[in-house]
Amino acid sequence: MTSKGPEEEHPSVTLFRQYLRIRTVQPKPDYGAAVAFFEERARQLGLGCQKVEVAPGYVVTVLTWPGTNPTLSSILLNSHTDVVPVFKEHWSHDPFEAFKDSEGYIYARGAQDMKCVSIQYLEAVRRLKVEGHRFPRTIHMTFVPDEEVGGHQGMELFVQRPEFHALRAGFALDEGIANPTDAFTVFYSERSPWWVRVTSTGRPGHASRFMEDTAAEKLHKVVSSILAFREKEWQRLQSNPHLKEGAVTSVNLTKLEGGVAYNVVPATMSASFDFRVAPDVDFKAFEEQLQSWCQAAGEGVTLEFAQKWMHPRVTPTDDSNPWWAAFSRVCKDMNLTLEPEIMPAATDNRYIRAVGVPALGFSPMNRTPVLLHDHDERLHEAVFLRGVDIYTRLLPALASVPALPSDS
Ligand code: MET
Ligand SMILES: [Zn+2]
Ligand SMILES: [Zn+2]
Repeated sequence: MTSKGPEEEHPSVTLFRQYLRIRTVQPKPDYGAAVAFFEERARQLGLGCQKVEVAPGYVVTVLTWPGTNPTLSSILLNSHTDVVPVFKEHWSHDPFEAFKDSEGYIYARGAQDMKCVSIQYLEAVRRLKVEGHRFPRTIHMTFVPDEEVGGHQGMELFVQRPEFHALRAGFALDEGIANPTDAFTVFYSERSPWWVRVTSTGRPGHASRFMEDTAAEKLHKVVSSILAFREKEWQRLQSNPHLKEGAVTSVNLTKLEGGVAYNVVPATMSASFDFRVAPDVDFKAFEEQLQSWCQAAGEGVTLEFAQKWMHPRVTPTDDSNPWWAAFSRVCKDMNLTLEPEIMPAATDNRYIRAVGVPALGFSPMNRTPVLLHDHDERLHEAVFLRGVDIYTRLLPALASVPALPSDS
């Protein structure tokens, strides 16, 4: 569908653009406005609405469409409400205006990650309700804060709450990533984020001298070891066409700190790394490897973790998993090609899977460049609307999966 005058815009697109205008941007998201938006949606759709404050000021909003068989586990449709910051000067349009160009592209922070998905869930439920459907399993939509900074005041706390257990989630959907081809990517596992700060200490002194045992030279050794490992993983990915990005471990050097003056050799310097560890890695051995790189650099080099996820899980993508069977059957019926992959980044699905709920990462955007966290993040309205169609088919199938042993 191409763009028409605003009076002819599809109401689902109008709602999407309204949500995009709410400034839930890190580091100071307007969560109050987002919660009010979802409360209003619940009122309009006649859905149950529960607010769970997992930390002061951090509310998870749960919208519920009850199923006809309360003994069955439920379907959890999760989305985060926060978005990452922007470099406004690099955008063609104000990232919080949800500008739509003459071709139908909607420009906004969150257009792909992941405000599209929140509205697609809501609009699919609205359509199905309006058509008078009921399904055996309850559908819960959770709108959570804090994902973009790690989920520590969001899903990580929510999964530990009695309110989460009371949802009795049997299966969950959360975000995926756009696919530039005709196919749709679906994620069945994730790499584990390890955020590592290496601190090097050494002899301070006058910077005109050939100082020995300096913090900088030891830090340099660690940086070299880690970047050599990065190169090795990159080559492994490049040389094997069967490997996708999420199947190897990545690392980037993201911060360098230390020093006070040009002519003073500092006693301390640090380097920060964002590792994304593949799910098949032996975590203990990998941590020992990191430690040994530090030790090999010399005395006084230590590491600390700012984030260290230790519970990777894999959701099976074969017909032994009835949720996968239902999901993939719908895609097949709709002639959608699926590309199952390991999520290279981290999403709230890691917390959901870790408490035993099978989950897939899926944002139905094909023929769309990957622009999450990028300048000019945008989504075509036709792709967005097709996504609503896809959920309108997926939800009946998932919410009608017959009773499972795990339901009792
Ligand atoms: C590692 S915390 C998660 C934040 C974000 N989703 C990322 O993958 O970087
Ligand atoms: Zn996201
Ligand atoms: Zn993101």
